[in-house]
Amino acid sequence: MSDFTPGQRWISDGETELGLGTILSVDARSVTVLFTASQETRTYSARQAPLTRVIFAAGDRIVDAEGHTLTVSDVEIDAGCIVYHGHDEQGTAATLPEARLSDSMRFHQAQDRLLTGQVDRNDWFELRYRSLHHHQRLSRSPALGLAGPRIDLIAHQLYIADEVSRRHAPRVLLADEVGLGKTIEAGLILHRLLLTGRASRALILVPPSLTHQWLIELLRRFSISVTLLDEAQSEAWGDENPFDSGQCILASQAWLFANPQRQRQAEASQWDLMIVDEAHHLDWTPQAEGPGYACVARLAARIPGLLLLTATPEQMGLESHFARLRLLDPDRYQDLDRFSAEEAGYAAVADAIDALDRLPGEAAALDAVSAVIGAGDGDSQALLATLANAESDDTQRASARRQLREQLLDRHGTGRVMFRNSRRHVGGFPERHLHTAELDMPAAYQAQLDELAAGNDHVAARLHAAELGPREARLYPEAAYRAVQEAALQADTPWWEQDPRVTWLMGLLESLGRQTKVLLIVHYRQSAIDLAEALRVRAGVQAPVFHEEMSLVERDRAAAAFADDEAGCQLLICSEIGSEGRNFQFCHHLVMFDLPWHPDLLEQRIGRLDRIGQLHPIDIHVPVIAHSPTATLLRWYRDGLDAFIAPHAAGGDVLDAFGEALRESLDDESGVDTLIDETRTFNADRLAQREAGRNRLLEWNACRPERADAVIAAVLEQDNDPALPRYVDQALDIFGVDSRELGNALTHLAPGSHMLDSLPGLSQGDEGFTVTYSRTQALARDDVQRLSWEHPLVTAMLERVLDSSLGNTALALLKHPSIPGGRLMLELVYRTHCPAPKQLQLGRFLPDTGIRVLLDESGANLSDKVSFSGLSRNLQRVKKGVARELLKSRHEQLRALLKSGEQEALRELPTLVERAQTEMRDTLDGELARLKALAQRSGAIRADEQAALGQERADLDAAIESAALRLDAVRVIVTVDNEQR
Ligand SMILES: Nc1ncnc2c1ncn2[C@@H]1O[C@H](COP(=O)(O)OP(=O)(O)OP(=O)(O)O)[C@@H](O)[C@H]1O
Repeated sequence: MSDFTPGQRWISDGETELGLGTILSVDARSVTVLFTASQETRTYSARQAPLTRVIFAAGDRIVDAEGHTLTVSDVEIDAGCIVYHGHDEQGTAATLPEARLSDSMRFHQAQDRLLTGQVDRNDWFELRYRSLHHHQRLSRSPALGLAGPRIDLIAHQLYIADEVSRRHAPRVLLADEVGLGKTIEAGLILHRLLLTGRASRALILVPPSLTHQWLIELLRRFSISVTLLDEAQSEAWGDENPFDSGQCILASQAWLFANPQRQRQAEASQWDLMIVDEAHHLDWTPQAEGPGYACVARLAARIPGLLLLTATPEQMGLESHFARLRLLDPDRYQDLDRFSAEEAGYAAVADAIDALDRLPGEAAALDAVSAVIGAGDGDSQALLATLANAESDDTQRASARRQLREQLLDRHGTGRVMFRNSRRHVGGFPERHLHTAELDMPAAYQAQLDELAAGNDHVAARLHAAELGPREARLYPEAAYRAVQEAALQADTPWWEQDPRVTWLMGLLESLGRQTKVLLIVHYRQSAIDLAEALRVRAGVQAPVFHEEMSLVERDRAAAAFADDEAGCQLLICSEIGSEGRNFQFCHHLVMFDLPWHPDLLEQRIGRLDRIGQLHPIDIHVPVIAHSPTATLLRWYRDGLDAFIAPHAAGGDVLDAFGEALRESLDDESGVDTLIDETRTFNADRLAQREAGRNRLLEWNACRPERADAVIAAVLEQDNDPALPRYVDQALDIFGVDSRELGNALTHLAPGSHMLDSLPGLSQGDEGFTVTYSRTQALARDDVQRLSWEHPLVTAMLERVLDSSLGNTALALLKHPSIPGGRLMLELVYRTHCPAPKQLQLGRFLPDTGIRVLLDESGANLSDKVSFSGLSRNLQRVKKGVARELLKSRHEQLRALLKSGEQEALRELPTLVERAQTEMRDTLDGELARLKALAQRSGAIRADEQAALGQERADLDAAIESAALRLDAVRVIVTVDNEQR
């Protein structure tokens, strides 16, 4: 008798994509099946039809032709066809004849696929299991998101990146001294957030001169491709919002800040994170906010994550610095006066933090801490009581000490949003050597100075027209000369014909030799352009210019011409603003053609060369005209501040205190010695005060060596993880990627002719790329990519496997002397499943977690006795047809084992849920306590903010509580006797 009856539902073994078929007709030799969803009809031999009968059982959820769901409770056979009995979504009893099952039902889930006879290759199943295992292992690694980037492992950077990216919607100021790697830190944070899915869209705003550098660094070091947006690109988007054109958008601040319509579009787009580089330019005063500040403030009010980057946070004054901190953390920074006054108490806070190590036991230490905390902060007082209590155990004390340190820093110290590392603490930076040259005053410049001193109206008017203030006119004589003499056509010669600094520069270049690179910074853009012309005309030297008004392409061309080792130019001439943030550490001679007024700008200049990667001492050359205002400024910087030798921590304060006197000294040198003495004393006092308080606090916050070491150790462990090459080899093989050893630890990857699917950089027709597992190799060679667990190719393979049904069923044979043949075992892999709104970012507490259950035929759990790899090693493959027959014959038994497997796996779920809940509560309760404590101090924290956090905690709690398990993959194992092989 035929197995087939018209109306029955079957699926094609070889073409499952056809959907659910219906038997149309049967005769002695053939069977015809209609696949309605794909509008295909197939006729097969009735004896060997590659079809599997679809039969559901109690507990299965099935869908009818109208899309209604029925949960099956009973199955009845009526004239060869099945009628399902069960309950609909409302719980009402209902029946569904199989003929009315939805034609487009697809069988992706492991159980459905298994019971409909769809088995994948055994090695696919293994790849799937290993993918889940590694995904889960890596998602708990302290190195997550930090191990992949192509960077040297530098402790302070990894600490900051780890600390900041752990925070929910991080908002921080990255304020390391110039050149210590803020861009790298921001890249690491972005990389971790993107990799973990905690951010998917980022807006990066940088000065125009840095767009390309950011683009390249993000791609080369972090494999993050960003869309560079400018006006031309935006226009191409017509009425659509150009900011929606990519996941990560990089744009020039100058462009966006000047363009209200584009700002509105940026605000209308959805972002998770905004990064603003060189953020000291965002200026604010109680009377007026600058356009950059206003734009960033509006965006920051909408975007949850915010990273502000600046090496010189106080360059625009303390008020602007405070306003930026307030953007980041309005709860902590509410009152400018209070903020300014707080610094006086920082030494006591730092002492209190030191005192924590002397507790319990020392009464004076207890008093010191208690005095800083104050009576109102019950939360911190309770921790202090735990720490001081002789009966607390070591773990309790260590935890109380750690939390109190955080709270003292955050609530009473420099706060937790600012991270500033200094060269002194990081160490290993080169020395700086100052070389000055004293030059004669040219007559034209002396005449200019005389007229300025005499208050000549005509000169003042011309300077005013050229937007030169009295200070600028004195410090930048060539600019004054241009404004007064050249503009009035009174000059026979351009300024550079008589400026002795030009002649001196020609001599310096010659004495250093053409192979020695020299970077020159001059305050004004026009002076930079003139200087290039002067060198060309007077010395035949071609020096590219780099300034803020150049187009991107021109700027990059200039930088490239300078950087080129072989054919490169000896000298690059930069304007002040144009060079900010750029990487020029391949050169170690810096010429300051003039001096900037603000000490922070001086540090920014030196920072172009004195950066991570600089291998030589820095030679700073400053030509000064004798008895000129610049000579006075040089002495003040050198003798008053030691500003050329090392970064000065209190430059802004010193300028605030002595700026006026210094301005006066530019005209009259007589008081300079006294001014320098006073500056020295003030600077030394201020530094001592900062060292006792603020700097100690900043240092504590900026890098905790033990945490940094733990992250580095975890990264190194991943670098040397033997499982990675094994996994990659297996995955490449399954995905059909060709790999060819090139020697020297390099491998070339290329798309194979049978590739399953295209992968990043490996679509059909691509040439492929060369990879290495070695960090050192990858850092040394730009043309080689480093394979890590976080490389886009590896993450894509992991995702493809885990997000599809690839390998979620398999059948294999086991031959073992102690196990008789003909037995069945089931290896089941369950995965946690916890639907929650994306903004809750539930994965931080409960990432997808796998549970493996191995059952023997009787349902006994062998998971602990037989490991996955141990079992896998002994398994043998089976032909698909044989596997299908085996499955058909064991249907009932399989169903029973699937049920027991679920019960076994469910036993482990409560532990996972509890761990996730504890972690979540620890984190959010800490946050809630912080808000309460800050509210108590200032009384100004919004009640709705506390309520929102409370709600988030409740939502997370409920979501974690509702975690369920679903079957991710299943492998049937059939034991065979030796001779059965
Ligand atoms: N971990 C690292 N591995 C390799 N190179 C690094 C690392 N950290 C920094 N660098 C390099 O050092 C230079 C300075 O880094 P970066 O530009 O991030 O500093 P920054 O603090 O942003 O500088 P600035 O204050 O000038 O804006 C860059 O060339 C960068 O590529």
